Amino acid sequence: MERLEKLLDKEQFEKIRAIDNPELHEFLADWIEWLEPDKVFVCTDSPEDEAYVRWKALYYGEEKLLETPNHTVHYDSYYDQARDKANTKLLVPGGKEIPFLNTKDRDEGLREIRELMRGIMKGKELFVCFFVLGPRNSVFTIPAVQLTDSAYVAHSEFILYRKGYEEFKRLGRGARFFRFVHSAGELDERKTSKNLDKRRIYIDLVGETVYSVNTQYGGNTIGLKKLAFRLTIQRAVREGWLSEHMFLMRVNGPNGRKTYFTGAYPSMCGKTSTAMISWENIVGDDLTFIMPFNGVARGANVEKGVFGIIQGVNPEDDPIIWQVLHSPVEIIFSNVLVKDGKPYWNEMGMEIPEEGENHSGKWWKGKKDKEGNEIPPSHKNARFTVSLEHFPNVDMDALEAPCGVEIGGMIFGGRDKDTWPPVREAFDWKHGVVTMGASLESETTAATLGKEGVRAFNPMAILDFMSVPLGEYIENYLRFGEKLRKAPKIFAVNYFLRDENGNWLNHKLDKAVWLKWMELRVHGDVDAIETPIGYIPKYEDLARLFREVLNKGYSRKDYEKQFTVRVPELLAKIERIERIYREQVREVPEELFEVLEEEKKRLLEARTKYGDYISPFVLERK
Ligand SMILES: Nc1nc2c(ncn2[C@@H]2O[C@H](COP(=O)(O)OP(=O)(O)OP(=O)(O)O)[C@@H](O)[C@H]2O)c(=O)[nH]1
Ligand SMILES: O=C([O-])CC(=O)C(=O)O
Ligand SMILES: [Mn+2]
Repeated sequence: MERLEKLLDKEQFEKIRAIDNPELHEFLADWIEWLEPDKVFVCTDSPEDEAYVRWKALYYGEEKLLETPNHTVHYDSYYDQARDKANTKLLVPGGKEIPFLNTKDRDEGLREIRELMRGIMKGKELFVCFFVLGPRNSVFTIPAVQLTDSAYVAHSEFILYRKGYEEFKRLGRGARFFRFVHSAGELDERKTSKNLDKRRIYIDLVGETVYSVNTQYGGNTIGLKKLAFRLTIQRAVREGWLSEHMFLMRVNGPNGRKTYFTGAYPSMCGKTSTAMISWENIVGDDLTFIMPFNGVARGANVEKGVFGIIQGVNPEDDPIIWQVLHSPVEIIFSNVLVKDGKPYWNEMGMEIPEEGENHSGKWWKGKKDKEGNEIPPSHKNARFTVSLEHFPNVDMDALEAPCGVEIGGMIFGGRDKDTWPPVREAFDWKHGVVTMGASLESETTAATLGKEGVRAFNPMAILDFMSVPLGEYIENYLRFGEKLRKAPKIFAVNYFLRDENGNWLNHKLDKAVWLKWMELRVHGDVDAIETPIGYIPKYEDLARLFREVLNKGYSRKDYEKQFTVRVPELLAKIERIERIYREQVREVPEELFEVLEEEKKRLLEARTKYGDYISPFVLERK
């Protein structure tokens, strides 16, 4: 406290003194001394402190006002537009190599990051913020403290997370809290991070602390989002619950029935656009905690806001997001095109100006970057940041429920052009965990730096964030199901099937029909067709739902094309997955191989009887 008293002015010091936690005090004193900010501001839960951060984001030029009240725009450096996987490392003692995880020796990593951060906040203001993951005052709650010299990062966190200063006061010495230390580093004239060659995101799993430096992009910097996620996965596996890259939503069944679903799809693969379907209700769009209570799986949103992809948001497909983005509620637009104070983005379904300002600076149509690529109006990974409370379709009770909501179904999906059908149901928990979750593959997207469109192994859509050996993670999943009296049904979806010419086989809104079908299946209200890879919908049920939900026809031909069981592709996939688990992952539960083997056998038998490509109508008659 003596050190802190010297480092802080009286008002800020009093705010810290009100929290009785010596561990926190020491952490703050150490880092404030080390970072050497000119000024420190401590945020309590008061609206004034939040407003101060908002104002500072404008004052320091990290955000600019747009025409609509409460709207601002923020830019990240042209080369800092997505998550940097290569420079995101897990610090583990001895630098133990773990397959599929990017690890580094803990001592070495801590030394490197401390060196990079020494005195890095000279001339800058440091914001000390307190938040919680999960609903406040609940079994899910995890407190966290964020240190950052970016008012944009702090501002984003006020929109995305529940405030935690009072929670820290309440918990006092009992708080088991996460720590995040971030610096955007030196900024250029556009107020974007300059030293990208020294961009580092280091996750200290032992100290439950994450360091992030020389970057501003949200996925690299917002402590409570993907940085905390690595820490919560570790806690969940140790304690026997699930921390997942999943949306959480309510699907409305017949006669007012409410059924909650989670969905795990990799980044940029449809979580937000699914959870936002206007006649259903959103609880969360990215991160979900799931705990077993009395034999029932219950889920809660880790966050309270959306850091969503803006490309493709248009009034027809996403009427609610569109409406919110055009209302005067607090929103940060990032990496979009701005002209005369108005934001524009790719594929917004209307004409876009031919010049303005965007993530590349002054922009005009046809402008090329240093590599000779034409720069689109907005970046593919441009995003909007907004609180869920502003969405007319939010399920507020579920969002704040201290014990979460009962989960009826869990969905897995990814970008797969030729293998999985649009929707199917697992035979049971184990079958779903292994053949749908643990077998997930998806094409890479612009949410991470690097090449797009490459099919990649991505179990549970979580591989980028994995922080424990994969075998342990899957083992925890399998055991989780055994703790439940009534396990959620597991489903797999594929929104991204293409025909021979590369055209999509489904419209963006077809997913609304798959959801209604899954809701009925959770309650046993419709029959299904048994196939070697699980249950698929009957044509008549889908045709009725297409009419009811979308007021659209659905032809037998389309159904047959979409739901044909593609045996060669499915077998090739099992081969790939089995090889990965046998040759690359260590200590895989034996059940995984058994379940894959059984699936392979069913496919081979079916092929003998019906051939390579099996029509759902054939399977229905059998
Ligand atoms: N073809 C096709 N594209 C879709 C569909 N649903 C979503 N997309 C596209 O997927 C992209 C983004 O999906 P989101 O829902 O924002 O992604 P997310 O899973 O929430 O991703 P993160 O926020 O990165 O974790 C957008 O470019 C959408 O246009 C679909 O049904 N069909
Ligand atoms: O974390 C981010 O940068 C945004 C996101 O949801 C993801 O990439 O999955
Ligand atoms: Mn995500």
